Amino acid sequence: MSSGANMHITIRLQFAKHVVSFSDIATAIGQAGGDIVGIDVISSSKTHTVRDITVSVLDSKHADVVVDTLRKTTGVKVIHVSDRTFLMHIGGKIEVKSKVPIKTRDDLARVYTPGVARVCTAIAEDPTKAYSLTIKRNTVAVISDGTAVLGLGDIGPYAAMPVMEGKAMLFKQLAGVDAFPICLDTKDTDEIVQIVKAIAPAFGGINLEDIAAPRCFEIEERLKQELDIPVFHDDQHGTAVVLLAGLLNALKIVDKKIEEIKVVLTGIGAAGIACTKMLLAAGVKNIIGVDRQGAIHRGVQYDNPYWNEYAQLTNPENISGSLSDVIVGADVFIGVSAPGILKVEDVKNMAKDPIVFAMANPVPEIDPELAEPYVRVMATGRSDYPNQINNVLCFPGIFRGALDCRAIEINEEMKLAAAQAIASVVTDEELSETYIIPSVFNNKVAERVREAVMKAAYKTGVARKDDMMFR
Ligand SMILES: NC(=O)c1ccc[n+]([C@@H]2O[C@H](COP(=O)([O-])OP(=O)(O)OC[C@H]3O[C@@H](n4cnc5c(N)ncnc54)[C@H](O)[C@@H]3O)[C@@H](O)[C@H]2O)c1
Ligand SMILES: O=C(O)C[C@H](O)C(=O)O
Ligand SMILES: [Mg+2]
Repeated sequence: MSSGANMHITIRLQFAKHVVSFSDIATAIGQAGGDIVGIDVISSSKTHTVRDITVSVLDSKHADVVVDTLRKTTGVKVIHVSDRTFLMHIGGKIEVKSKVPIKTRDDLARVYTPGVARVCTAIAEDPTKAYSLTIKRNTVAVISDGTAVLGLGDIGPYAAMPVMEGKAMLFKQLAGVDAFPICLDTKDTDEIVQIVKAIAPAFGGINLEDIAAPRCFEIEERLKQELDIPVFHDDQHGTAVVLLAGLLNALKIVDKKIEEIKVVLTGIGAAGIACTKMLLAAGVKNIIGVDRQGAIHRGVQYDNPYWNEYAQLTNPENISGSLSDVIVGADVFIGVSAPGILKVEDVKNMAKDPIVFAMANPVPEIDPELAEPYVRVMATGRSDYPNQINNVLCFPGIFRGALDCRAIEINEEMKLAAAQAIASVVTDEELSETYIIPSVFNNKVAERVREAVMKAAYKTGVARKDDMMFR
């Protein structure tokens, strides 16, 4: 059994009053080892009652035992079961709130017609006023087509929504940015570009999320060219920024130089290609990309044009073979691919003091507990292990900075500045194998990223807002 009761499930059940009493039900739950922590009556008639019973259980297996016991109890019908995670999602996780109350007719006449019309006219005369008189300056659209949702793949726009709502919550909590989740029911590049362009007036930035490669590259490029607000594909650049931050710190621990390391990276998709480019820009010389059919190398014509380009930029010794072949002697493994593809044997074959960043979500490339005995520094994308390398350390602060200086784009310098800012939050005294990257809850992160990003934006001439501090 796992340690401690830490999971609550809510079981909605209907029971026939003349057949079974609530105390029989409570006894059955108790005998199955569950603790009742809450009861809500949903409806009651002369013959039947429907109740939501919240039960504390040890884990999901134990939850099944409790529910099975109830299913077998005569007179009881289990309508549905939800756990705490599901309960947190009921009705969605975010809502829209007004900043000013509408209490009187006078208020109404100002927030709405006729007063609002004067404001509309002012914006019509000078569209830049949208920044001061609408939500634009603090609002980002989180846009997905549902095709690469975490590592779950193409699960569609409805199923993508919980992730996008979660991103919106993080934008707000970590950086005060109002973000709006939008999942599009199309996979057509032209259509996505057209839709995002058409909705852009309301937003100060566009965060593309969980759009599969290679389509995501063209969508982002075209939108960047056509819009005057930052367009940022989080899975590419947010991931690359945080990865670089983590690697800079991990290399300090193993005392290796970035120019001298051998890196093997799996998953040559959105995240993988961006991470590779960022590492090359930061000075990595020897990086080998591996996808389903093995190491990407020259001498093969890939259907994916981005892989042909990738082969030119990477793999200096032009090695071919499987992940197990090319990982031999590598200093660093980076996974942005799929669960469980890195074997313990592969880790054992890496160079001394291996660094393993298994970043696939929700299940990493290797179980950290299996890898731990053989690695020096281990990181995953998950919240429940030390060293969480997740783009959440980047996107709130980078957009905060970009919005605050009204940047027209988020460029390479701004990304590099963000990576250095994240890495700098962990001081040399604090740095250790289990603390290479600050916690998501470290409130210094977003602020430091914001400042660094704004500085870089002013330096590279992409900030539109005049700010004495940065002149
Ligand atoms: N920790 C983070 O911050 C973070 C950020 C972005 C993405 N990710 C994770 O990285 C993964 C990829 O995301 P993406 O947006 O780049 O998706 P993507 O669909 O653009 O790319 C995934 C790539 O992985 C490859 N792949 C799949 N199975 C493989 C296997 N068995 N061996 C080698 N390659 C394989 C695919 O062929 C594809 O090229 C997901 O699991 C995602 O959750 C993590
Ligand atoms: O959503 C996350 O936790 C990180 C990343 O954007 C992913 O797609 O896995
Ligand atoms: Mg993502």
